[in-house]
Amino acid sequence: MSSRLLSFVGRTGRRRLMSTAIKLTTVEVNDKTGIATLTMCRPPVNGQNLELLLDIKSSINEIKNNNSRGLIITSASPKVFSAGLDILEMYKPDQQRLRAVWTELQNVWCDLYGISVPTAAAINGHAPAGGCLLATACEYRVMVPNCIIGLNETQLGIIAPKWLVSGYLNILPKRVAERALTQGRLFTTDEALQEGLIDEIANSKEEAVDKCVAFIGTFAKVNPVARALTKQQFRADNLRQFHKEREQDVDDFLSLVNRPEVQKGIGIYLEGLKKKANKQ
Ligand SMILES: CCCCCCCCCC/C=C\CC(=O)SCCNC(=O)CCNC(=O)[C@H](O)C(C)(C)COP(=O)(O)OP(=O)(O)OC[C@H]1O[C@@H](n2cnc3c(N)ncnc32)[C@H](O)[C@@H]1OP(=O)(O)O
Repeated sequence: MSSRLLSFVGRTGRRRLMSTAIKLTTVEVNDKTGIATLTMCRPPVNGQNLELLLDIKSSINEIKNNNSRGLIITSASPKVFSAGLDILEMYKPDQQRLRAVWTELQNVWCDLYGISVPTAAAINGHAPAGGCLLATACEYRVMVPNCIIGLNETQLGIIAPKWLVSGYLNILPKRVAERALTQGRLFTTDEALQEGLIDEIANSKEEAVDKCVAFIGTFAKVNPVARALTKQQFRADNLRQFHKEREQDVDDFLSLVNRPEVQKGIGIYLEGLKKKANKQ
């Protein structure tokens, strides 16, 4: 939950500031299907800052505890599923907050990757880097046309840690994953379908959600405990390895981000994003 200062003019004519709690995710459970939809709502691009990550984590936990039959993750933004980590969190960072951001990204990944109910991503827009991470943590992906998805870290001069790559490796053949990662390739929707990074294309967000519901429906007659244990068997090695390395991974992330040349690179990258946005 993030708090925002609202400004309003009170009865005395003085401007007052009021702090309100704003949730950056919503969870809606469909009464008929029992499936929960987790929607990220941090305009304009669902940049994963600390507050969004905390809200995603708490929404996943809410879904874990409310007996939902499945989880669909999607975005309230019309063009972007998630642009990945909020780069502003990494630029001239406050060290404690930066540590918390990376820890919460880890938490979100392992909670989503490890949840026992069926999961699907309705990718209703672009999904680079941390956006792709969320989608690949799920069991099924449906994406709208003319968007991009992938782990582009090497294009930014950085490497994605093993746990971040493991979702990719669950889905793509090793050869394709290695080439895509070393190139920092962003796949178009059509390319992603061709390579198997996504499972289906849908013409709208609504259709994408419907297709995710249909996927989750395929488990209706499967014993949920047997299903969950089978999923766990497939994912346990990656999670075990992640838990062994997670503290070291935070230290590595911090020391990488704090390097002067990386800070310089992030500054240039941010400038480029802003220039591109201003041209549009
Ligand atoms: C960068 C170096 C990091 C070094 C750290 C080491 C980390 C190691 C492990 C890495 C793990 C995870 C990495 C990440 O997730 S890093 C984030 C990578 N994300 C991207 O590169 C995506 C960048 N964004 C885009 O390509 C496009 O925005 C888009 C998603 C394709 C959408 O395009 P659009 O045309 O619809 O929107 P656009 O006009 O570009 O953007 C609108 C405004 O949003 C701002 N913005 C976009 N992305 C981010 C972001 N990730 N963080 C913060 N802000 C972002 C953009 O600047 C515009 O802002 P404004 O309107 O000008 O104020």
